[in-house]
Amino acid sequence: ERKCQLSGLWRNEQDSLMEISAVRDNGDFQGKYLTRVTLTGGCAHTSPLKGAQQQPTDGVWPTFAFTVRWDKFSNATTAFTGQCFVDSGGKETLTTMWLLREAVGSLEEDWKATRVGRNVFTRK
Ligand SMILES: CC(=O)N1C(=O)N[C@@H]2[C@H](CCCCC(=O)O)SC[C@@H]21
Repeated sequence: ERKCQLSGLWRNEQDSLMEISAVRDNGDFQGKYLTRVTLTGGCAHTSPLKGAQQQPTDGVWPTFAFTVRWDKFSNATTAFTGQCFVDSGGKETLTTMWLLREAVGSLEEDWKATRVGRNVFTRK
């Protein structure tokens, strides 16, 4: 099978789950992100995600990006970008960095509206 096609179920260090549907021929995909982490201590929800990945060619591991719209939590949005790597044993790892943009009430608060972080996903 083609390694590093993003479709399937992934888990990250926070034990959150990401389910990605079939990746189309042009690399587009969509899916759901079930986070276990809430900033407000509320319950976890599933949020929609959409993205695109480069098609894997021999020896070049594909890069990708996707956005998660945290619509059940707040008006925040996260943009993830990363690459898929396969180790010698065939284990796939997605290493990502993300920008989380919270909706703030005024331009004066814009300076504090974006967080950045890293997230690593492996097959669930
Ligand atoms: C209040 C709010 O918007 N959110 C909240 O309380 N939890 C989600 C996200 C948590 C994702 C980071 C951890 C993971 O990978 O699951 S940050 C934005 C959204």
